[in-house]
Formats: sequence, C-alpha cells, structure tokens
Amino acid sequence: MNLLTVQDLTVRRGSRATLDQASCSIAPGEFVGLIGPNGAGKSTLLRAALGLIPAAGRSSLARLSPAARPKAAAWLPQAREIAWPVSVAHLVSLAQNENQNAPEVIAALNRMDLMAYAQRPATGLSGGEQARVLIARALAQDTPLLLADEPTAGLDPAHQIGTMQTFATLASEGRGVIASLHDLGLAARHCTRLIVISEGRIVADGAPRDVLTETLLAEVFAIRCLLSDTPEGLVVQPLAQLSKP
Ligand SMILES: Nc1ncnc2c1ncn2[C@@H]1O[C@H](COP(=O)(O)OP(=O)(O)OP(=O)(O)O)[C@@H](O)[C@H]1O
Repeated sequence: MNLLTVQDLTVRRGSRATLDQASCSIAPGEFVGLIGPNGAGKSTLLRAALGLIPAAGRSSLARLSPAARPKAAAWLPQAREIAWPVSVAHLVSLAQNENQNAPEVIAALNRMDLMAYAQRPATGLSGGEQARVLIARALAQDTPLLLADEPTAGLDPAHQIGTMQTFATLASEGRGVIASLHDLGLAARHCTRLIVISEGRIVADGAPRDVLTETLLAEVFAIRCLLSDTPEGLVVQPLAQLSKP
C-alpha cells in the first residue's frame, strides 16, 4: 500500500500553473529525490501534497484530517528558523510530547550527530547545526513517511552524506522518504528513485541511472555533467552551464 498518492495535483498562481497535473505515488522502501531547477515546482508539489496550500486534484495526505496528518507524515520545510532558545533535546522532543527520554528522541539526536549539543540552546547553534536539529525533530516524529524540502542545504559534506544515508536507512526499514535536492550527485548515489520536475510538470520518474541522461540534464538543468558508473554507484559531476535551447 502506498504511503502517498497524488493525482493530477495542480496549483495555480494567477493565470499560471506552478504545478501542472502532477501524479505519483511513494511506496514503503522508497527514498525519492525530487529534483529540478530553481522555481520548477518542487516545494509546491511537497506543500500541495501535504495540504498546506490550495490545490486541485487529489492527495492521499491532504485528504486526512489535520489531526491524522502528523501521524502519517513528518514535514521538514525549506525555512530553517528556530525562534525559541529551548535546548536541542527539548526542541526535538516536541515531536514526542516533550519526552526527552523517548527512544525516538534519542535515536533522532544520534542519527543527526547531535548528542553533544543536546543541552545547548538551539538558537545558539550555527546555521547548519540548527538545520540538523530540525531534521532530528522531523525524524523523532517517527512517521511512516517523511517529506523534506532541501534537507541537505547548509550542511557540511559529512553531514550531507550522513543525512542521505539516514534517509536511505529509513527507506530500507520500510518507510518512505521524498526529499527535494539540488545536489545531483547525492541524489544519484543515495535515492532509490528520482522524480524530475520542470516548469511545474513531472518530466521523468524512475531509477537514477535511467533518469539522469545527458539529454535530460541538458534540457532540464542546462548543464553538462560527467556521468560515471563506479563501484560506489553512479557519480554525477556538473561540469559546465549550457545555454538554454
Ligand atoms: N507564494 C507564491 N506566490 C506566487 N508564486 C509563487 C509563490 N511561491 C512560489 N511561487 C512560484 O511558483 C513556482 C514554483 O516555486 P517552488 O517554490 O515550488 O519552486 P522550487 O522548485 O521549490 O524552487 P527552489 O529550488 O528555488 O526552491 C516559482 O515560479 C515561484 O516563483
């Protein structure tokens, strides 16, 4: 049974469809990378799927009652603002009725490499550290599905890889993850599946090796890349910007 199904999801802003009849499903075990250029509609798709913005079409999550949604899915928005100087452990525990000893809270702090920061005020951390705290809070919700908008933004390389490995582990444990990503190399190596969105439309959906072709990278991203199959998986290295056709 799918964890999320959206069908013909459409968001209009003025006369323009910023999301145009998007249809896809996410099953347990999938770590889906949602990729596309700036303004393509990645956040719009995630937010519409969650029922956070008005949309035509159908979303299995948006149909749930507001009380049921946080049990079905955790949401990591793009904005990373922490307003209150509560401790890191306290902030993460908000996902578990403020029980700082809940196993889900401890596991989330460990997964995001935050145990050493647990008692520090969250507002006193660096931008990347705060970003990891907010990922930990989403993980501590312990939901079958996680939707994350640019989760690796602002993280150092080690924590980018660690976060991607954590999401891949969640998927291998039978959960589902969908994350918008700009780093095509990380997306190619860690995601089980990629959905490509361009000008509001889903233009490709499949295994990374099938989706990331020279033609697609040129047409959608206007870049030329080195694509290389290595023992560690597919390596994608952007090399040059191309002029738009
Ligand atoms: N509140 C808004 N009002 C009007 N237009 C909006 C609004 N939010 C987003 N848009 C437009 O909708 C389109 C899709 O935006 P969206 O944020 O989904 O893109 P994105 O793929 O997530 O981009 P990025 O990679 O830059 O975060 C863009 O053209 C954007 O300008």
